[in-house]
Amino acid sequence: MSNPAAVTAGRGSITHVIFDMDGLLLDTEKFYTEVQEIILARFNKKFDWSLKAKMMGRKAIEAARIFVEESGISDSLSAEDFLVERESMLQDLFPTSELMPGASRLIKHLHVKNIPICIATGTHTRHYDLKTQRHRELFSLMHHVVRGDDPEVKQGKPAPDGFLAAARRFKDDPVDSQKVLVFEDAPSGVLAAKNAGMNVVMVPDPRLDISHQDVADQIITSLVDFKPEEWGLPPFEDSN
Ligand SMILES: O=P(O)(O)OC[C@H](O)CO
Ligand SMILES: [Mg+2]
Repeated sequence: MSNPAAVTAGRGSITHVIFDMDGLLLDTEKFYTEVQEIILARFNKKFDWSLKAKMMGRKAIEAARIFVEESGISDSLSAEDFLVERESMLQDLFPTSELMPGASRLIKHLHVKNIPICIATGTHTRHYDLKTQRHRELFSLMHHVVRGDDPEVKQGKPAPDGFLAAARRFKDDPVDSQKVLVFEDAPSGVLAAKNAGMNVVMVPDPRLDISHQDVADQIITSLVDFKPEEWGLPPFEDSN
């Protein structure tokens, strides 16, 4: 599914690509879900996808505040204590992070074709290092990485800070936002990309409510389905 008018605005003119990381390149959103289900079960509550949709993509403390407030446990558990409680579980899970389908193929393809690529993620440096430790070679193909604890990222997604900082750091600065294509899985990330004036392809988890698909310029079910030539990027030369 796609928004034809918006797709046309960026089609044919993409020069730079910015990737989100969690849930888009790496299958790490499931770890946050698992840990948050465990914590809420302690309060006899269930973690659902409407709350998940509000948290995903955001900086840790911003997501934590949403979690304790929206689930009604803020009198018993502060956002800060929630982050401490989930940390040991996440530290065990993150090093096992696996790539999402199609991520490796797309990154390598754009790299070989000399399309400048980078990452803008809400995750902070320590977690980034844990999540990517099995994928260093692939992630080294990124021109740069902007993380949630970057000094230029004053506000997390849906604010545009991370994407604007990412665009500024390509060496052929200034980059025209309208020629940037962002890949995102999270509603907050899609909004952040649009707030930065960029084109955005959303690859949503199928459990996200369909209402979150209204903002993106294009929706695909997997990176495997992305067709670079629709955006003026070099086509894949294999037949997959
Ligand atoms: O989706 P990302 O890469 O911006 O990461 C954000 C959080 O770490 C997880 O939702
Ligand atoms: Mg994400």
